Amino acid sequence: MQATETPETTKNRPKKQSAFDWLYTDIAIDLGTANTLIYERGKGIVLNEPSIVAMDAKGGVVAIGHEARLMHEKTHQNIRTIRPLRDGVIADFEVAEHMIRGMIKKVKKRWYSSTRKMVVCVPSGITEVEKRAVRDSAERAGAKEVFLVDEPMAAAIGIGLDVHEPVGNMIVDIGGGTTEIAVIALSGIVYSQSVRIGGDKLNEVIINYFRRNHNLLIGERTGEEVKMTLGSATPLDEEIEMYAKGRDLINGVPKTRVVTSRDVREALSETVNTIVESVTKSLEQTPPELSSDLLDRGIMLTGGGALLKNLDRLIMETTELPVHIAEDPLTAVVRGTGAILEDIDFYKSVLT
Ligand SMILES: Nc1ncnc2c1ncn2[C@@H]1O[C@H](COP(=O)(O)OP(=O)(O)OP(=O)(O)O)[C@@H](O)[C@H]1O
Repeated sequence: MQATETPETTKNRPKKQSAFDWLYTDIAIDLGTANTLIYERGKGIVLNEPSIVAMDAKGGVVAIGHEARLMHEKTHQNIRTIRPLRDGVIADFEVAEHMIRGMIKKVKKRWYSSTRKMVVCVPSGITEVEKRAVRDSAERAGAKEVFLVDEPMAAAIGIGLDVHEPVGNMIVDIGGGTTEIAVIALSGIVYSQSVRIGGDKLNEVIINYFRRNHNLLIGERTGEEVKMTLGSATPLDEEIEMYAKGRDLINGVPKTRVVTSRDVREALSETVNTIVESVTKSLEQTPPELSSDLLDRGIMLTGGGALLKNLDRLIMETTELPVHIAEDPLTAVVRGTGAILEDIDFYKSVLT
C-alpha cells in the first residue's frame, strides 16, 4: 500500500543520526486482534492488513495478511489459517512471530536493512507476562530496541489530543478483541478498564443468531459483513435488510436467508449494552475534577467498533455526555504509535 502522510511525518522528518541510518528502519506497530498496521518513521502508515497467517501441514508460512484472509474458512487439510491474537493478546507466539516478521518483510526498504526501533502498543489491561510475550516476539522478529505503549494512550495521541495537559480525556477504543476504556491526563492513565469484548464477539453473536433462528450456519466473514452492513445500537432512520448465505443445518445444503437490521440489532443488544455499561462504570470511577472535564470534552470513540451504527448515539443517550467518533477510527492507534516513534523523547513519559 502507499504510505499515508500524517502531520507527524511532515512536521518531524527524521534527522539523519549516522552515516548508516539508511540501513535501518524504525517502525511503530499496532498489533491488533483483527488488523495489524505498521507505521514507518518518516513515511507514515505503510501496511494495514488482517492479523491472519495461513500455514501448511509442515508449519511453513503460506500467506500472511490479506492473502491469508481470502483463504480463511476455505482451506483444506493441508492448509490452516490462524489468527495469532485473541482478546487483544498473543495467543499463539510462534505464529505471531511469523506474522510480525512477514509483515515487516513486506515493508522493508531493502532486503538487507534491519529494524532498529519498534514501538508496539498493547492493551492497557494486560499482565506483565503478556507484555513480556509481546516484547519477546518483537525482538525475535528482529527489533533491536522495543518500546511498549498502552493502546488508549496511543489512540489519544493519534487523534491529536494533548496528553500532557492537566485535563481529563476519555477514550473508548473498541477493537476486534477488546474494548479499552481509559481516562488520560498529565501523560498518564488515571483510570482504565479493558473488557475482553469487541467486534469478534459481535460477529459470534450474529453467527449464533442465524443458527438459532434460521437453522443456518454462516461463516465468520459473513457474520462480520452482516454486522458492518446492518448492525446498529439504536433504531435506524430507515431499517435495511440483506441476504446472507450459509449452510442449512437441517438438510446440509447451501441456503440464502433475508435478515433485517432490526433482527441484527436485537441479537447484538446484550453485547452492545455490556460495552455501554463498562463506559458508565468507568465514569463512576473517574475522579470528580477529571469528570467535570469530560462534561466539556465528551468521550472519544476509536477502533473499528466505533463504526457500529448509532453506537455513539446510544452512549450519548446513556451517559448524557457529548460523544465523538474519531476521524478514521481504525488507524487512530497506529497514528499515535507512529507519533511516539517520531519523537520518543517527547513521549518518554507515556511509554509503559
Ligand atoms: N463499519 C463497521 N461496523 C462495525 N464494526 C466494524 C466496522 N468496521 C470495522 N469494524 C470492526 O472493527 C474491528 C476491528 O477494529 P480494529 O482494527 O480497531 O481492532 P484491532 O486493533 O485489530 O483489535 P484489538 O484492539 O482488540 O486488538 C473488527 O471486529 C471489525 O469487524
